[in-house]
Amino acid sequence: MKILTAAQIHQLDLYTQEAEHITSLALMERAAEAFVGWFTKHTSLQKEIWVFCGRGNNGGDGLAIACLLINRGYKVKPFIVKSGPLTSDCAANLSRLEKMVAVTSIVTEEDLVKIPANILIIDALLGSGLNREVTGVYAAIIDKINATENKVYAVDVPSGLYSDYPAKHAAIITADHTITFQMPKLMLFLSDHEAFTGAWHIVDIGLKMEGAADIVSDYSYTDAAVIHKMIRKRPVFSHKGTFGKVLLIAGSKGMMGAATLAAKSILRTGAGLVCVHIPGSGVDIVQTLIPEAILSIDPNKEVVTVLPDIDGYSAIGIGVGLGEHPYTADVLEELLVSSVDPLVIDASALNILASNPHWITHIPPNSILTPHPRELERLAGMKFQNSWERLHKAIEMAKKMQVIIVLKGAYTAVVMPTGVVHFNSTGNSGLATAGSGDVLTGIITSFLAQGYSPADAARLGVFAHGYAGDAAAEVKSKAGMIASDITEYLPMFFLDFEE
Ligand SMILES: NC(=O)C1=CN([C@@H]2O[C@H](COP(=O)(O)OP(=O)(O)OC[C@H]3O[C@@H](n4cnc5c(N)ncnc54)[C@H](O)[C@@H]3O)[C@@H](O)[C@H]2O)[C@@H](O)CC1
Ligand SMILES: Nc1ncnc2c1ncn2[C@@H]1O[C@H](COP(=O)(O)OP(=O)(O)O)[C@@H](O)[C@H]1O
Ligand SMILES: [K+]
Repeated sequence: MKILTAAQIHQLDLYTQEAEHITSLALMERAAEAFVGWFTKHTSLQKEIWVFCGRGNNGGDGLAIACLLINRGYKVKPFIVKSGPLTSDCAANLSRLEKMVAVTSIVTEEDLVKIPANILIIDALLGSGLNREVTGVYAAIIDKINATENKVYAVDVPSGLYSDYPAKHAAIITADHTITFQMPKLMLFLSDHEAFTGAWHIVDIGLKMEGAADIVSDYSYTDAAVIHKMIRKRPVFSHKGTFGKVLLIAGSKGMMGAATLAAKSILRTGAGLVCVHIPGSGVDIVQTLIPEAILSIDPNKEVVTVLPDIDGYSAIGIGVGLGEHPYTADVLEELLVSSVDPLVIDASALNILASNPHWITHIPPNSILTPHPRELERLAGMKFQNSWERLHKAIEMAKKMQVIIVLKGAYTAVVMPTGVVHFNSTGNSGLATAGSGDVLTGIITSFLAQGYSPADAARLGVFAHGYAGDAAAEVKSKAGMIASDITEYLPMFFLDFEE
């Protein structure tokens, strides 16, 4: 799904109105119904609901929401900011609501009343139309709402937060939930914004998505529909050669677990065969834990010192648990220089690269690098002030290096050499556990070996990793799940997505 800017969504709005011969007021009603559908499923009738509405269409949504909630028996107290004129749809919904209940006007800060405890708050002050710093009466209301302990539900976006770029001012609603219309907005993917958005949820308001076909966006959201289209059938007349042969160069004394996690994940995601090149002391561990893997044994017991023969493999992954011994660094350099096909490069291999930036030119084009934020900082040779700067540095690096950067974290960003970014839709905080990244490296390398393009292998891999993590969390809990659980639950992904 494309991620559109506020202006592009407005364009899609107009397209929908024209295509369906409906008014903007009718579309507003649909948005209100979608919000209320979510809201009534997740809250109780018991508490009074205070709805704060601005002068624009976000406020119009709020007023329409208030009408719908009253009709469903909720106790609702609506407020409208009247520091200037209202948009026509906002005004239309205000006169409708005023026939049902008293609506308190807020013209200046003096009109603000004390907000009690133990109510629910719906924030419909400002939406995607935000175009300047929030000050005056809007800022005063936002501060007052934020100062209470009440649960806050933001309509479309938390008021004061720009949809498409980071806010610089202070007056922003800190919502517990953001119920966003039709598609996620770019700002929902930035970790610094979690304090404002809380948990976010997409509700369908029936915009006609074919109207977005010609709209260009550098950002997209990898959801289940995208994956269904991407995943390929396993042919009936197949053999293990059909599904690729992976070489994994991994492990060092004390970190053999990383090699086993990645190797097992390679097999659990459908690759035909995996050969793991490990230091000598890891043989018993890896062979016992994964009898299905073939071993290539390094002459050194503790670290990898020799590059095995790389001919005949469909994909090569390097880095998990490797350590950064100078001999191991030499192996990475030799691999980079001698490889033509894209590699998967993770963990220690990324840190070795960060210490030897002149090797970057040897990385085969379209290789997949999977840094977590700290590894990206090392690679970039700088500290990032915020998640916006981090994302944009990843974009700059992916373009310059002509590689795919998988910037890991919640909503992992898969950044293409073109600069296009695909945010992932699966996963949960239970994935923040030791070894989880090793599992991801295995999965991506496996898909690459099976003939998926590097771009698809990276997106599929990240999605499947998160999907397995979600399945694991349902049984083991977020806190209780460990990296090997992610591997064990990988088949759930194929059960749901394989043809
Ligand atoms: N798909 C869509 O686009 C739909 C949008 N709808 C709603 O419409 C909203 C967008 O509505 P609008 O474009 O009217 O904009 P808003 O309601 O977000 O803002 C209203 C007005 O506030 C003014 N404003 C901007 N920044 C301000 C600031 N810092 N302080 C004070 N005033 C400020 C602007 O001039 C704008 O006209 C969406 O967020 C959504 O809630 C829904 O009604 C229906 C469908
Ligand atoms: N809060 C989170 N929500 C969703 N996924 C997360 C979260 N935190 C981490 N992850 C995922 O877990 C994995 C962690 O990888 P990494 O940091 O390399 O771990 P390790 O080095 O321990 O293997 C990544 O795929 C990342 O996207
Ligand atoms: K809002």
